Amino acid sequence: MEDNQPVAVASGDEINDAVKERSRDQREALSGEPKCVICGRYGEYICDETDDDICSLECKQTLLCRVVADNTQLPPERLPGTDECVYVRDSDDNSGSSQSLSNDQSELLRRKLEIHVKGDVVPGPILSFSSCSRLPQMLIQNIEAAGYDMPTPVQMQAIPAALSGKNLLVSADTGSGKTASFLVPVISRCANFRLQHLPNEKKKPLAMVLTPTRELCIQVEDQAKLLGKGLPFKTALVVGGDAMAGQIYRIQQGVELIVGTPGRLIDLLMKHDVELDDTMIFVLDEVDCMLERGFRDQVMQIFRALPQPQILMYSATISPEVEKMTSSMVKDIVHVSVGKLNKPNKAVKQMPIWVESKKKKQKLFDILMSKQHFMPPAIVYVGSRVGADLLSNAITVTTGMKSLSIHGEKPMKERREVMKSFLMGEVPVIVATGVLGRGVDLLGVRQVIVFDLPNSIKEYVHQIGRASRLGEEGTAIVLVNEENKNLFPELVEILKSSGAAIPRELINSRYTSASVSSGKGYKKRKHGY
Ligand SMILES: Nc1ncnc2c1ncn2[C@@H]1O[C@H](COP(=O)(O)OP(=O)(O)OP(=O)(O)O)[C@@H](O)[C@H]1O
Repeated sequence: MEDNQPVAVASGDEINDAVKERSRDQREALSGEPKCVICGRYGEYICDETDDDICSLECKQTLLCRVVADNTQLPPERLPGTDECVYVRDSDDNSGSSQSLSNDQSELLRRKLEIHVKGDVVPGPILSFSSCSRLPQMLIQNIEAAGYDMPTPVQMQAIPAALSGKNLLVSADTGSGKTASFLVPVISRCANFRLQHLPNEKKKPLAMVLTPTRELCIQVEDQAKLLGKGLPFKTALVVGGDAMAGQIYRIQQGVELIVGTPGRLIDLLMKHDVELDDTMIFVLDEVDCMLERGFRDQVMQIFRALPQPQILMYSATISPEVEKMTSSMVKDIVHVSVGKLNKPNKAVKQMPIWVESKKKKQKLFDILMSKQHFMPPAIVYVGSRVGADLLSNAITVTTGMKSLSIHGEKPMKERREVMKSFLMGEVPVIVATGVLGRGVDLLGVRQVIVFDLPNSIKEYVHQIGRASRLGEEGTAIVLVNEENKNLFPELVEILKSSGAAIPRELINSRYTSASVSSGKGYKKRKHGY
């Protein structure tokens, strides 16, 4: 995935490490960045006394004056006391699950929801967030406020298992709620740890989440903030393209969670002294991608800098090789999988269309101009950065519709702006490379058009997964021709198992039949499906 390669960008801001004195010295906040609660500029710092984002010493002063003027009685550490905030069930087991289900009931529930578990002494699934012991009450309130009435199947099993301290390798469909299934235990363990320790102890990071792209990191950090609101739980985003000075300052002020891409994190750890000896949870989101060449060495370097943390690994696609690699990283891994491994989300209707390369653009324009077929907002996946820019321009010129591109070569500010206008509904179609292919929750998107098939079927599974979140129906139109011949056998297999209509050219291709009949892991099947 060329666009997901780690980036180490040094911007001008990083050279200037001095804390900003005045509000006017601070820059404007970019979309998605924290804002100063006083003046609205970039909230580069956190006010220790109030936990608010502030841009400079000047605004900190104003903030503290206001607090005093309001006669607000702030305790030294504005955190609720342990008994106000943490509800611990009477239970002397350490499973994290309420134990309200018997073993038989747990087994029945797992069978019904296709939850598969491999490993020793794994707590049973939970039926509600509140039945899960050890979750701080405030966290349960935040979960409810986010509209999560019930845990999804992956959350039912992964949350109690993670809370019991197990190392996990979790696989579940795209859009099935995997993010909260690691954030809930991370937030719970971090908040409970802080509440049990003296407030004046130095706050070193307690957890770390690594993801392959900046967009995914931003999203994971946003969700972590939402779920951790009101708890002793602060986050730092460590991604390329943003000033490192702000990132390191935030960490030094004391955060519980670091969310980052491996490249920038290594860069930061090499240049600055970040104490990681309290880090007790290490999460690898999109683990199969994180253990591919290009990321693996950096991930391992970071992992080795940590003091034997609990490790939680997630993806919608996990191969036997990845399983093997994870087993060599840590012992005693519990495997949790929901549904069928490595298959696309059933809620996405796949529509493959055979079209020769030189006619692909026209076919795309036809789709985008068809009232029947175009379902905005839609995302078009292409194979290269240049291709993304050219195609988005061509869409605008030919269809008259606003279209923007997003890829790894664009500056972070522009990437944030493109995402914002897309998610706000100002742009009906964006053209993206693999940088938006994994993990990103593009709420509202119900259509994906795969203009260039990616290099592997697992990336395809992730890309079309953007068309459906949490079981809502979506469509994926896939343009395919002889150039994608190396993927034919697996693609046909996937399309067949999803019940999609398969173009005759694809099924009759000698590349499909050759592999099928050579018995390379594929069953011989009838043509003309
Ligand atoms: N229990 C829940 N109830 C309602 N909505 C939920 C629940 N859990 C998660 N969601 C929402 O479901 C959507 C998909 O979740 P998420 O992005 O975590 O999926 P994912 O499994 O990580 O997908 P991907 O593999 O594509 O990264 C998000 O919008 C999230 O806010």
